[in-house]
Amino acid sequence: MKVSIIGSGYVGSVSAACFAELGHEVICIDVDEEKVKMINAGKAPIWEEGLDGLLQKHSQKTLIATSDYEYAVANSDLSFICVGTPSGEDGGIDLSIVKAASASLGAAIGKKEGYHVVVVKSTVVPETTEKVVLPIVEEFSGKKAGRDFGVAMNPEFLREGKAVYDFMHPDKIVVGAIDERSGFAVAELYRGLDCTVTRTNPRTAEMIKYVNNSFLATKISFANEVGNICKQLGIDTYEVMDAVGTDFRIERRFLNCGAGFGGSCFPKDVRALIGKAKGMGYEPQLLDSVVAVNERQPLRMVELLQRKLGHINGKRIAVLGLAFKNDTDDIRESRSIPVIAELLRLEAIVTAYDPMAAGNMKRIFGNITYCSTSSEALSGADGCLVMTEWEEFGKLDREFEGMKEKIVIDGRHLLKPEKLTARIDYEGICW
Ligand SMILES: NC(=O)c1ccc[n+]([C@@H]2O[C@H](COP(=O)([O-])OP(=O)(O)OC[C@H]3O[C@@H](n4cnc5c(N)ncnc54)[C@H](O)[C@@H]3O)[C@@H](O)[C@H]2O)c1
Ligand SMILES: O=c1ccn([C@@H]2O[C@H](COP(=O)(O)OP(=O)(O)O[C@H]3O[C@H](CO)[C@@H](O)[C@H](O)[C@H]3O)[C@@H](O)[C@H]2O)c(=O)[nH]1
Repeated sequence: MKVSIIGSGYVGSVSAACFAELGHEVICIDVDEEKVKMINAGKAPIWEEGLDGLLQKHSQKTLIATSDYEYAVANSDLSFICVGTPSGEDGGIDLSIVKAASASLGAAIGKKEGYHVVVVKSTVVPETTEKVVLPIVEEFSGKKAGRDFGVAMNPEFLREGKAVYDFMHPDKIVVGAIDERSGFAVAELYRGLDCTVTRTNPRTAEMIKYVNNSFLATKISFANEVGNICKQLGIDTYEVMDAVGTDFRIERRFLNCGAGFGGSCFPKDVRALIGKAKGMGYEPQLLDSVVAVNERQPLRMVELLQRKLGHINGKRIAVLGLAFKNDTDDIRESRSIPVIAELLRLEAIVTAYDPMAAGNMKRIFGNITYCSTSSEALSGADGCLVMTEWEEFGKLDREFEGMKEKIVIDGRHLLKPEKLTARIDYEGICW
C-alpha cells in the first residue's frame, strides 16, 4: 500500500521505517527541512535502536521525505497524522499542531482525485478525531467524510528506546474508524504482524491509549507511594513488589519505585485525561493523586541528600542521568529537571553526566557543568544522585572513590552497596 506519514519525530519516523520494512511505499512529510534532508540521506532524525539501519535500507527506494503535502497525498492512499500533542498551559491537551497538520492535509485532499484515508496516530483525547480533525479536513478539502475520504484513529504504543522492536512486535493494534472501508485499509497495513487487532470507533480507540498510559503511570505512582511507606518501616519494597507481582492479576512490571515517571507521554497524557474529565465536570481524584505523587517523588532525592549533608548551599553534587529513562537521549519531563532546578535553587554546584542526553539538557540548564564520564562528574563531589536507569550506572564502583563525601542517593535501585569495593554512604530513595 502507499502511505504518507505526517511528522517525522519518534512516532512518525519509526512508523515510516517500519511500514517500509513491512513492504509498503512510504512518504514522510515534515515541516522541519533538516529532518526531511536526514531521512532522504538515510539517517534517523532521532536516536532509536535499529532506526538508522531501516532508513538506510529503504531511503530513496520505498521511502522518501518531503515537506510538500500535495505531492505526498497525491501519491499515497492513507495519511497518518503523527505530530506532537503537548500539554497546554492549563495542563489540558494542546491540539494546535494537530489542527495545523489537519488543515494542510485537508487542502491537499481537496486537490486529489479519488478516495483518501486520514488516520490519526497522535495521542489525542476522546472525540478529537471526529470533532476536531474530521471537520477541519472537510473544511479545507471541501469534501465529505465517509463519502470522499475516510477517517480512522490508530493509537501507537511504542516505547522509546525499543520503538522499532515494539512497532514490529505489538501486543495489540487498535483501529477506530468512522466507516468499514477506512478501518479495513488501516488494519491491512499491519498484515503479517501477529497480535490482537481491536476494531472499534475513533473515540474508543482514543480512550484505549489514555487508559493504557494512565494505568501504567498509576502503577508507578502506587509503587512509589508504597515504597515511601516501606522505607519508613524499614521494609524492602522491592522484595514486597517481587512477591506481590507474582499475582497474575497484578503483574510485576511497572512496579519499580524510584524517582518517578518522565518522558513525552505519561506525564502529559495523564494531565490531558484529567483536563478532559474536568472539562466535562468530573473530578478525577485518583489521576490527580498519580500526578501529585509523581511531582513530589524526585524532590525526595534532594531532601534525602540535604538530610545527610546538612545543607546543600555551595556543595558539589553529581547528577548521574539526564534522560527520562535509559537508552534514549530524550529529556522531556525527565525527573532530573526538577531535581537540578531544586539543587540550583539551593545554590549547589552541579556536575552532570549522561551517556546520551547532555546535549539536549544544555538547552534547559546552561549553567551547570556537563562531564563526559561518571568519574569526571563524581570527582570531588560531596554527593551523588542517580537519576536514570542506565545500565552503566549499576556497574560503578571505584569511580565513587574520587568523591569528597561519598554520599550516594539512588533513585533507580541500581547499586548494590554491599558488593562494592568503594565504601559509600548509600541510600535508596524508597528502600
Ligand atoms: N514518543 C513516543 O514514545 C510516543 C509513543 C506513542 C505515541 N506518541 C504520541 O505521538 C505523537 C507524536 O509524538 P512524537 O514523540 O513523535 O513527537 P515529536 O515532537 O518527536 O515529532 C513530531 C514531528 O512533527 C513535525 N511537525 C510539526 N508540525 C507539523 C506539521 N504541521 N506538518 C508536518 N509535520 C509537523 C515536527 O517537526 C516533528 O518532527 C504525540 O501525540 C505523542 O503523544 C508518542
Ligand atoms: O516500574 C517503572 C517503570 C517505568 N518507570 C519510569 O516511567 C517512565 C516511562 O517509561 P516507559 O514506559 O518505559 O517509557 P516511554 O517511552 O515513555 O513509553 C510509554 O509511553 C509511550 C507513549 O505514549 C507509550 O507508547 C508506551 O507504551 C509507554 O510505555 C520512565 O521515566 C521510567 O523511568 C518507573 O519509574 N518505574
